[in-house]
Amino acid sequence: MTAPVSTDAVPTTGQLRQALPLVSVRNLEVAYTGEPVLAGVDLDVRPGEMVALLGASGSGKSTLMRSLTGFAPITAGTARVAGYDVTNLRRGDLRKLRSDVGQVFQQFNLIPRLSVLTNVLTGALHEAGPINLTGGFGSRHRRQAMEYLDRVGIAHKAKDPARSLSGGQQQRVAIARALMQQPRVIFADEPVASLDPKLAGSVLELLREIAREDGIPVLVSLHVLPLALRHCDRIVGLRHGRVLVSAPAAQLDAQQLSVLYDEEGQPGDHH
Ligand SMILES: Nc1ncnc2c1ncn2[C@@H]1O[C@H](COP(=O)(O)OP(=O)(O)OP(=O)(O)O)[C@@H](O)[C@H]1O
Repeated sequence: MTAPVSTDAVPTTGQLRQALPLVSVRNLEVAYTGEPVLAGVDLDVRPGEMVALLGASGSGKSTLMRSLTGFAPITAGTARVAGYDVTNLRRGDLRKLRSDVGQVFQQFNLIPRLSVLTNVLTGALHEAGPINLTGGFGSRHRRQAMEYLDRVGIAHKAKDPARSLSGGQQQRVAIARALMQQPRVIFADEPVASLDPKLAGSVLELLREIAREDGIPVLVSLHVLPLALRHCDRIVGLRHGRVLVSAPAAQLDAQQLSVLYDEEGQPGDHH
């Protein structure tokens, strides 16, 4: 993790384009059984950027993210994530790949009865090995966890049980836990679907700040078009398992993205 940098150092579009992608997917096909649910998918996510995955329910957003961490079967194409060839992992590399990918989920996936601090510390479990959650972390890890809690704005809640926090606060804890992994990439699957619009915007801004300031690229699946347009650098739109749109958010509007939802009848999800 690098120290926060001033806004002067925010990468320009040109620099972003040149940076080597940390997620690079070509002609990806994924099939659980029989018919592929993803086909011909290309995707790049570069350091410093936040990329939105959009698409109607069932278009394959979760499957794409899951396949990139070895949780859904890739049947053709190539995928490199954080330096690993996901389609050809060497023995032991699956665990390493997963520890290099920070994951954020819709339901936060915290341990409700444990303190906020302990939940963040679980992000370092891959380093520490099997340990006692209540007493097994050293002062270095605790200090680091407090720094991340401060970063996400809830250090004052460190001792409270996770279940006592609001949804927005719990998602911040989950982001601090992901940072604790020292991830090279963050995948966030519908991270704001359980939050009201104002909190959703602030959580997305936090993820974008992490992408820009820490250089950890974020791939985020979203249902709400204006949130994707407002908070993400690029948009990749899936329809029936294929990429239909791939462009900088600044070049798109909600009208152009409506093709992703045609015939699928989800008007409520556009707003
Ligand atoms: N474990 C599984 N086994 C078989 N089929 C699956 C499995 N998981 C998902 N699918 C199918 O894959 C397709 C894509 O589903 P996926 O959950 O990736 O879509 P999504 O875009 O993330 O949807 P949502 O927005 O509702 O979360 C769907 O047809 C779904 O039924």
